[in-house]
Amino acid sequence: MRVDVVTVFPDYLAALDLSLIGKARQAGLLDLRVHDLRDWTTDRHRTVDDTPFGGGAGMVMRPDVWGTALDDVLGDDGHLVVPTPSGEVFTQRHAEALATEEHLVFACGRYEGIDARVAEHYRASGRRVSELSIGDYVLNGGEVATLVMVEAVGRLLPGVVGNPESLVEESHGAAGLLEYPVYTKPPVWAEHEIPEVLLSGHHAKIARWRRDRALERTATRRPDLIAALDVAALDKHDLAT
Ligand SMILES: CN1CCCC[C@@H]1Cn1ccc2ccc(-c3n[nH]c(N)c3C#N)cc21
Repeated sequence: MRVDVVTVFPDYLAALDLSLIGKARQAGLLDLRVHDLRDWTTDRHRTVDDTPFGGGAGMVMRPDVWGTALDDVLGDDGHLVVPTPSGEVFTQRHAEALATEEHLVFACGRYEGIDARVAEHYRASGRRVSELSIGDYVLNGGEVATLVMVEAVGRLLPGVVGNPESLVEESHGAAGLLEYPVYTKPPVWAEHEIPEVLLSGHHAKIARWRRDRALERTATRRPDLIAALDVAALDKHDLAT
């Protein structure tokens, strides 16, 4: 997969040189390219913003600069992803869908956002365009959201995560449940013991205990997920363990 990120803060994406995503880049599993939007400006001040039509506070990012940049970067196959607080909330389902794409281009806005005609333009020209939000809170720009989405998508690519099996069991995974509690040595810490079943070696009982804790957690912390629960996947997953 090729991923392009266009931003006025290229250094913000340095974290993608680290850990699993960094290793995936070195292994050639992920071709990640970060671009400075200002490289597509033509004035001496490298201006990327202007005042909003209709008035109001702040500045809006210019469509001409973004259009020149995206025409270059999108190529023939790019799927344009625009992080925005007004987008669909990004979920594991979006990560799974984006992970099937060959080429993603993330447009990181700043100020009050990117001129709305930019997303409209590429949608109208037949491109896949996803306007996505990582949650119901306001950030200062799209870079943090891009870091989140690139990690969530990148880790699903074949060969990136050591044990692909582990992707199945995760929170928001196939069954749509939150993760069960996990424990490691020592068996007693600060007078806290480990649930006895985990020391039993009885795999079926351990699987059942884990599923019950995951259901309990989901019902308590994310009742909204219970309504969307894919019982078939849950049973299939449960029976597989
Ligand atoms: C604050 N400032 C005026 C109000 C509107 C937003 C603006 C800042 N801003 C500019 C570009 C941009 C892109 C994404 C996000 C963003 N915020 N929260 C999310 N979940 C986001 C995503 N994904 C914020 C952005």
